[in-house]
Amino acid sequence: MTLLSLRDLSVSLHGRAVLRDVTLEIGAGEFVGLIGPNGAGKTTLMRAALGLIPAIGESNLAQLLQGARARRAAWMPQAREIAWPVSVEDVVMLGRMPHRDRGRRPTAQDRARVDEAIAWMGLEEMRHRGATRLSGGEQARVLIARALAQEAPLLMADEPIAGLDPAHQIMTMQTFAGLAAHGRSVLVSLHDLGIAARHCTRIVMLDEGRLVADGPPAEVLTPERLAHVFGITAWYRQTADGPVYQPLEVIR
Ligand SMILES: Nc1ncnc2c1ncn2[C@@H]1O[C@H](COP(=O)(O)OP(=O)(O)OP(=O)(O)O)[C@@H](O)[C@H]1O
Repeated sequence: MTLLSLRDLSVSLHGRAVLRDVTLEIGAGEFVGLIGPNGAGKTTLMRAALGLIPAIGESNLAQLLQGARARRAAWMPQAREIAWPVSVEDVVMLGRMPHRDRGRRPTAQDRARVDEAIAWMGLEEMRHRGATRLSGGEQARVLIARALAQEAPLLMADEPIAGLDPAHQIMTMQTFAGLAAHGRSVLVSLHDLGIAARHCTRIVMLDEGRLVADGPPAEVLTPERLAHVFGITAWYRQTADGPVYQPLEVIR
């Protein structure tokens, strides 16, 4: 089943083409890492796919009404400061809004999904704390939990592991991989090529608004592309513990 379908999606901002003719399909069970240098168009691609900014071309999600779209796709934007002085648990419960009737109390299922998301993100001990009083990384984990509680078939997250400590980066990527293994799909932008190679089933690479590579990590992250698109060299080995990538030098 196709969960995200983009056809010739293009975006111009202030007269500049920042996304150019991107065609992309993501099916059930895929964990897709969206990579590219700063300014390559990753955020723009995801926002345009969701219909949050005007675009030319087609996106299956952009065509949906807001409520239907929220049941199809959960979205975690890059900005992760929580401004509402409510508890962690209440922020995560916001993820259940697309499933709840207005003004009705949360159901047992709503509570179960919130508990599950809180456990996935290791937030049990802080679930009753004020969300504004958490560290930046803790707030990011709360917002990931909110997106997980939404229980949408597709999860899209913009740099969800930026600012998380190594254990929580791994935990988050493993949670996303687990969702994909159970038939949901995940699209995340990220800058850590090693983590992308290790956890994602597929990598989509953008450069200057264009999709320049799409496939399994080892096929996309070639020395030529890393040099041409990112301007770096990297060390790569397939090990008994899985693929290991380590960026090494900037090519001048
Ligand atoms: N509101 C805007 N007006 C004009 N140009 C913009 C605007 N927002 C983004 N851009 C430009 O669009 C291009 C793509 O930006 P985008 O945020 O999609 O990149 P990105 O790949 O997510 O980058 P990063 O890795 O730095 O988050 C950049 O060149 C950026 O400067």
